[in-house]
Amino acid sequence: MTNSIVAETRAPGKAEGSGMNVLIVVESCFGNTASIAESVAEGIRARGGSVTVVGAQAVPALDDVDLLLVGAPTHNAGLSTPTSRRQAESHGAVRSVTGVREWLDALPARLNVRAAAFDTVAGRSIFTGSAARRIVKRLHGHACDVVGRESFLVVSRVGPLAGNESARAERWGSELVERLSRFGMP
Ligand SMILES: Cc1cc2nc3c(=O)[nH]c(=O)nc-3n(C[C@H](O)[C@H](O)[C@H](O)COP(=O)(O)O)c2cc1C
Repeated sequence: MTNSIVAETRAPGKAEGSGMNVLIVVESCFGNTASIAESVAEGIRARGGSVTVVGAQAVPALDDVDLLLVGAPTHNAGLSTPTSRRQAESHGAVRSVTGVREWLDALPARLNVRAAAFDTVAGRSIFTGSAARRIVKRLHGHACDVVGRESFLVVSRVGPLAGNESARAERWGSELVERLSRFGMP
């Protein structure tokens, strides 16, 4: 991922009047979590939301954000660290000196925004842990209203994503917007 905005799309006509402005911040060493972010974005656009996807090195404005999504790969049962990112690099990952851990560190104390978290995991046991669980905890610490958390499976450390995970991510994005729209949000 780079510092730049990865993708920005405003849905033409805003179907069903969602009008929701969604920011997705994502960290990805091998590209799998970034791919999930794009699928989630597709699902949100399909429900009329506008989505911006940025890498975790970016410092985007959060003023007009109705829903903040934060996603990261699970490293050592939680969020990546400089050490785990170097380990990933030794397995062929792109070099990244910073990630979601540092992005969350830099947030203002009180964010007061609606938010959700996602991650990628290489397994589904009590030992694999979840970066998203850590993200949720951190977002609660910033007074966010956390409305969802989801994990997506990769078949090995470097990927690819398992079976239907891209489609499931798209559905998750759609469902988040649908659920919030039903409650009259934003
Ligand atoms: C240093 C390191 C530690 C990892 N630890 C875990 C872990 O504790 N649990 C897990 O499910 N996956 C673990 N993985 C696998 C990652 O979940 C996998 O690399 C990631 O989901 C791929 O996403 P990405 O392509 O976005 O980096 C680890 C990977 C690395 C490189």
